[in-house]
Amino acid sequence: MTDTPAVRIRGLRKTYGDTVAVAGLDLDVADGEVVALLGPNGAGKTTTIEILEGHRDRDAGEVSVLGHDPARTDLDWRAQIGIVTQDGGDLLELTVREAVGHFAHYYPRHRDPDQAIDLVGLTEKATERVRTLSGGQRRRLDVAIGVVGRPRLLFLDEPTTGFDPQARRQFWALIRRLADEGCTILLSTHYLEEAEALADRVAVIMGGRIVADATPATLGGRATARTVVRWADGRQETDDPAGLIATLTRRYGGTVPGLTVSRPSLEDIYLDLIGDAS
Ligand SMILES: Nc1ncnc2c1ncn2[C@@H]1O[C@H](COP(=O)(O)OP(=O)(O)OP(=O)(O)O)[C@@H](O)[C@H]1O
Repeated sequence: MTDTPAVRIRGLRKTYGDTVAVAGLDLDVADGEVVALLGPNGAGKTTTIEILEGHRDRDAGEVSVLGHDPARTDLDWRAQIGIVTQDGGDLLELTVREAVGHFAHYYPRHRDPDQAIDLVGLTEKATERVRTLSGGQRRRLDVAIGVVGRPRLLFLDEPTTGFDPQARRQFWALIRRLADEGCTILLSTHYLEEAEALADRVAVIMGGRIVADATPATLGGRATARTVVRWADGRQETDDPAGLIATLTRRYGGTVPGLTVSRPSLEDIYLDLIGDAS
């Protein structure tokens, strides 16, 4: 790890005609950190990620990615960046192994393509043509292409859209492994459980700005939110769930019927934030 953030964004702005996609966005991603960008459709996540990747111009603001402005970079910089877009490239007539091998050769420290294919669980499809893959298998191939170069920094735009639940869990294990190897990761997702499972920090974007930025456990005051205790005949919010349960246990002379104890989920907090900000 170094003290210089892997990503530093200040006052980023981008408009498309009359549409303001990014409206003065500030964000840091520390070296080695996993950050999830959450936000409703059209919030500006993809535009922001594309600017960081050097694939889109910005109108204003300062952006530094691995110490360089992505609008003016070279092959050395690009070799340290892994990219998984929402829409994979046009590789339809290649086999899976050829497609991954093709991208591997852009990267000096690349993995064995077969290892990258194995990491995403596509080994059985290695000799099949890309056009024969299902939608979820295409996404897995996109991820294999994103990680084959052993990137220092990986951008993942909605990486698990279309994955079945088992594939999503395998992908999470892969991301944790890459993070353990020191890879910095910025991902966008609409799956709250994905953000909770993977991210050191979540940043919520709305209307092209960050409206909240915290760990999944503390976002929107989650850590201090009151606990809700429900039982067969009642419901109460409390700061002292143990005391309330002890009282109820005495009242019922033993087991409390229908007892549940819950804290707000990340989704509850996210929906509150989005509701408050709109
Ligand atoms: N190439 C483009 N031309 C014109 N408008 C665009 C273009 N790309 C994005 N926009 C607009 O900019 C805004 C932000 O879009 P963006 O794709 O960055 O959002 P997002 O947060 O990634 O959304 P989603 O969750 O749906 O992928 C939207 O209003 C969108 O319609």
